[in-house]
Amino acid sequence: MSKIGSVMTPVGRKALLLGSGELGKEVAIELMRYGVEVVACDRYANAPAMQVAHRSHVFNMLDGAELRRIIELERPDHIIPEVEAIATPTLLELEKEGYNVTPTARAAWLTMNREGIRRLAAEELGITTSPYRFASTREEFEKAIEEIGIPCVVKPIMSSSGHGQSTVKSAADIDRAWHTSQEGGRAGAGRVIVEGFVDFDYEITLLTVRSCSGTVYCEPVGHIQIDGDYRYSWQPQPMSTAALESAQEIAKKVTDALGGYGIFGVELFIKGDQVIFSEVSPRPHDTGMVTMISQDLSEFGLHARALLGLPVPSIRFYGPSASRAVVVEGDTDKVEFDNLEQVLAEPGVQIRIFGKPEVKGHRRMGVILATDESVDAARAKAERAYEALRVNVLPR
Ligand SMILES: Nc1ncnc2c1ncn2[C@@H]1O[C@H](COP(=O)(O)OP(=O)(O)OP(=O)(O)O)[C@@H](O)[C@H]1O
Ligand SMILES: NCC(=O)N[C@@H]1O[C@H](COP(=O)([O-])[O-])[C@@H](O)[C@H]1O
Ligand SMILES: [Mg+2]
Repeated sequence: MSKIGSVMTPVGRKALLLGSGELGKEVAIELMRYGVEVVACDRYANAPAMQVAHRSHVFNMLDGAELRRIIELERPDHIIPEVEAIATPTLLELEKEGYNVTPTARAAWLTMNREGIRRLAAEELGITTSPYRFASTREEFEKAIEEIGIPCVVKPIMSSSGHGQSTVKSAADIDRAWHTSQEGGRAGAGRVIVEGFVDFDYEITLLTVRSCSGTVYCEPVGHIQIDGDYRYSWQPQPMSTAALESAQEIAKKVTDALGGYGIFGVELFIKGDQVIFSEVSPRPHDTGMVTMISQDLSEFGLHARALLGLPVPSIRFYGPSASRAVVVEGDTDKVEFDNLEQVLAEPGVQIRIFGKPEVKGHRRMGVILATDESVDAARAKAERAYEALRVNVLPR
């Protein structure tokens, strides 16, 4: 896999993105830098990656028959899952038939469902996680809470970005947590995981790249989540040597078990020198958007290079950096990002506007990036830029 032919010819390479959000948009741009043909797919039209791709398809990616039809129509050299909500059993079949799924179909299948990745990490690989139980009915749910104890965190087994997630802090929260989990999951009502609440000092994403040159790690990304959704991230998160070594060891074990080439976002909780595995994305991670300003190759550039079968011998880190998610609330198809003159007034600040067509409720629509002499200074600078931003939500 170490040659790339002319784009849109029989010798060229074609990549098909399953999911076309902000993360896929950057992957598409990076792939195009190698002269790769990019086909973007998602459940809605004009998704961010579609706006920079050669072609796009709008369909329900959870529908296995539709997924197969599009893949057989396009016959891509690389199938690149960008979200979890995909008919991953179909990817397993297609991989057997000779298609190439990034990083592997099994990785996409196992991480689509919290039960798959949790049982692999905790029960097969013996990695420390929060205590957990799974429950499919209200009765099982109450039993699970009794066994795990309060406080605990409840999540649909199929969800991301905090959808359907809540923390049970007292018995009074149990009923609401069940209903939230049944309404917020991506595949509708169903099975949940009940996890013991981890009282961590801080949490990180350890971006881990598997390529033909082996495994390399980015500097650890620290982050803060609100309602299970990321708002702030920075790099490098200061860590003890013992905690960093343990984090890399866990990341190596998990990513080796998933296999294939690409970037992985290994989510870890840190308490003192102890590292607790939470989950892993076999794809770029939202908290890793900070690498667009902090590294020579961002997490998207690394993903593209690794999945194309090219070497990633090392990663050059430029210095302390931070990101601040721009989450917009309202019901609109017209958002103005205003006062950009002030947002970008200081040196070392960038903004990415994703180009999502609408907001219903709340939605991450952009990100502010900043670099400075220290992590604290970079975070403060990103926050100043964010405070300067005016978001005008216009009526439909
Ligand atoms: N067991 C736990 N104890 C304490 N905090 C937790 C626990 N599980 C999750 N959290 C908090 O909620 C956040 C989101 O959890 P998780 O990553 O499992 O959800 P998600 O929906 O998969 O989010 P994403 O798709 O953004 O990764 C975590 O980053 C952490 O801040
Ligand atoms: N935590 C996962 C994550 O951040 N995924 C990113 O968000 C998009 C969906 O956004 P939307 O919900 O606004 O359509 C996904 O397509 C991906 O880029
Ligand atoms: Mg997560």
